[in-house]
Order: sequence, then C-alpha cells, then structure tokens
Amino acid sequence: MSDANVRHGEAVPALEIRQLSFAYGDRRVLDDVSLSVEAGEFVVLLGPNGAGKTTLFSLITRLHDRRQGEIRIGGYDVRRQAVQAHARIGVVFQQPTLDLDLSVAQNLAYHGALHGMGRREAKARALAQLERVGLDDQRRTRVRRLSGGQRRRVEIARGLMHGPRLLLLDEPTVGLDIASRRELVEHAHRLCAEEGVAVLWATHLIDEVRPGDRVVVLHRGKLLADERTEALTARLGVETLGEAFDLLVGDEEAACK
Ligand SMILES: Nc1ncnc2c1ncn2[C@@H]1O[C@H](COP(=O)(O)OP(=O)(O)OP(=O)(O)O)[C@@H](O)[C@H]1O
Repeated sequence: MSDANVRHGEAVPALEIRQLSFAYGDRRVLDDVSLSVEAGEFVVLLGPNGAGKTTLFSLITRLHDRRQGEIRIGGYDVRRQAVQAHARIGVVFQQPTLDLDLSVAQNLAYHGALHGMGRREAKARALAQLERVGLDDQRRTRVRRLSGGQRRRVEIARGLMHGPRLLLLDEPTVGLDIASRRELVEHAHRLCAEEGVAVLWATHLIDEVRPGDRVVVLHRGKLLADERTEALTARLGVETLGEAFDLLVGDEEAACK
C-alpha cells in the first residue's frame, strides 16, 4: 500500500491543521487554528468547557464539515482523500460508545467489520489490542460488568484495532477515579513511546498534564499557547501550569475585577 507517511523524503506529521475556522450558524467557535502533531508525539489539548475541543475533533473526523482551512492526517486531506485519512485515525469520544449488553469481544468484532476486516483478522487484532490494555482475560465479559476505567481501556483497544497512526481522545477520563485517570494517561504515553502512535488528548484537567508534555491551550476557539509545560511557565514567569492556565484563560475575569 502506498503511504503518505514520507513526503519528499521527510516524515509527514500525523496531523496537520492549517488556518481552521468554524462557526455554528453565525457563532464562530474555532478561529484560525493551526496545529501539527508529529508521528509518535503526545500532545495535550487543554481548554476550559466550551473552548472548542470537541468541535475541533468533530472537524478532524468530519462529523462536521463546512469550515475554512485544511486538515491532513498522515498527509491525506480529510475531505479529498477521506478514505485514506480516516483509516489512519482512531477516536475515543467523550461519551462512551460501547454497547453495554455485548461482550468486549463482540464490541470489537463490530468495529473490525466496520473497517472491512474479516472475522479472523478482527479477532486477532482485537486480542492483540486487549492484551496491550491488560484486558484479554475479560474479552467474554459483558461491558456492563466492567468498571469505568476498564471500559475506557476497551474503547482505546477498539480505537487502535485498525492500526491508526493518530489517536484522538476527547476528555477520556470523565467519571473515572484518580487511579484510573492516572493509569489511562500513562497508557496513552506508552502508546506513543512504544508504538509510535500520535496522541491528541483533549482535557480541561491540568493534573492530566505531565512535566515535559507539549500543551496546546485552546480558549474560545483560539490557540493561546503551544509549547512544553516548562517553556510555557517560564515564558509567563509563573511557577505552575495552573497559574499559567489562569493567566491565559482568566484574562476576561481578571479584567472584570
Ligand atoms: N451543535 C452545536 N450548535 C451550536 N453551538 C454549539 C454546538 N456544539 C457546541 N456548540 C458551542 O460551541 C462552543 C464550543 O463547544 P465544544 O463542545 O466544542 O467545546 P469543548 O471545549 O469540547 O467543551 P467541553 O469541555 O464542555 O466539552 C461552545 O460555546 C458550545 O456551546
């Protein structure tokens, strides 16, 4: 299969967004957003509620269209080369999307079928991914019987079954306890380091950002920062990421005082 991962001898970013703007009706919610995620890179998309994170993901996955700008996945344009682009994306949505009454294996088999895999191939790929998240012994368990953290891990396994190079996670830790949240963050970092999967992790929770992470701050549809945590705090002259975040997104509130 020809692949766009290498372009003119150079590695192509897993995700490239250029000058993306979008409005619901006349309400603009993304304003000239440009962002690139390299292969195997972990990037936190940090923004308060309503910043535009879910909308950005909806445009990458083409749940929404009608926008200005360009989006490429592994070099493929999501509009003009939609099939190639979408074969390279895995998504874990904010709202869980597993069928609770089916077993783990059945949920994954369904995903395999949607991606055109034969039963045997789907089974092998599902098993490999379930082993990766430590849930291969639960494959016959009904999803309803799993904990919230286990369900999220099943969704990650499902999202990776078709071998995407970019995994989008939209506030994946909602409703999880602290230990499960930490475990999920660790798991996502391992995916990048060990499998070369690029991860874009959307959250409004500062404690999900680890030292050294690249943080992209989105607020009211605009990118306000895109740098490593240490560079961001140094640039703003503050000690912690929390203070940096308050400075960046709390400006209107501060101005109101
Ligand atoms: N279908 C829609 N129609 C109109 N406005 C919408 C629609 N979906 C979202 N919005 C608005 O667009 C803005 C961005 O919402 P979005 O859900 O993308 O933000 P978010 O950063 O994902 O927030 P959250 O963390 O709460 O999920 C918000 O002001 C929201 O009210």
